[in-house]
Amino acid sequence: MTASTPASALHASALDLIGNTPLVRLHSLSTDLVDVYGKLEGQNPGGSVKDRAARAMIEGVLQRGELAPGTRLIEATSGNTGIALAMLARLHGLDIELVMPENSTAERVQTMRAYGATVTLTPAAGGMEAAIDHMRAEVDAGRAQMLNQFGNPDNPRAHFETTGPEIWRDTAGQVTHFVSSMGTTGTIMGVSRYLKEQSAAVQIVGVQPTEGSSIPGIRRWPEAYLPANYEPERVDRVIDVSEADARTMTRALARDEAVFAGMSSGGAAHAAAQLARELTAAGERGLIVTIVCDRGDRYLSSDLFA
Ligand SMILES: Cc1ncc(COP(=O)(O)O)c(C=O)c1O
Repeated sequence: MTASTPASALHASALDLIGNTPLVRLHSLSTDLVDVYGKLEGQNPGGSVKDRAARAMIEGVLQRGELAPGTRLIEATSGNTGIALAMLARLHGLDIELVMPENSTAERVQTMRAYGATVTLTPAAGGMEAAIDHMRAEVDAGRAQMLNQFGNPDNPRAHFETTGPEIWRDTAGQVTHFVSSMGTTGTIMGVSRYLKEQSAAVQIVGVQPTEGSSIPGIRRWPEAYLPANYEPERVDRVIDVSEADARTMTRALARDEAVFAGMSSGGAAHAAAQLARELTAAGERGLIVTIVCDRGDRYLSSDLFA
């Protein structure tokens, strides 16, 4: 290898590193007829798919002039969104407060603080509700403004403008199925809208935990709590995945594919493998793209890889 530096290797800021994540073939999930590719969102600078939504939401309020002077951003989140918002807010010179229960994992709290965010910890006994109550009180007092990733149209827009086009481009329009686990549903809504505009035949598959299962980052939403961004007609099929199956696949991805990811990615990959087997049994060809949302090191303090 030579040491010369192509011009495209120089980036103006970490903002430019968001997106254009690689697609990697998952051999153990693919068959003679069906290729399964993982889109490695953990390669984003903040370590997850949430960099895309956070960038779009922050740039959205700035471009529309919606951030009142003297207010800071606030969000109640213990997950990837908080980390992405912490990174993006400071890159844009904004103050942000992230609110979460005091029993949130140390690596998450410390990552957000490392990026320069103010982290407020609410009593563990109050759960996420106490964090949301604190956020609402700050917003009601006019001290802070929330981004509301569940209803903010900038979240799915980020995926309509970047994730979807990248998948279409990188598969040269050959993608037949898109599989994504569903949290805020921003990823699946935006990608579905883009891919269906290119070809109505592309099938969009959502993944949710089975009843009673817990998979960090995604939810089995009761009807009354469905995210405002969710439009059911954009999803052709929903596959339920148990916590045990998601766990087993997450470990297999690391061992067999060198794809070190979180449990929601394992859940989506489990569903993608099921789909690949079904298509193969029916004698159909396919190219499945499944989202690998984040990296496994975000879960080292849990028992996921113990
Ligand atoms: C680990 C993880 N997996 C999956 C998702 C789902 O992505 P989306 O919110 O776009 O549905 C999230 C989002 O919060 C996440 O943090």
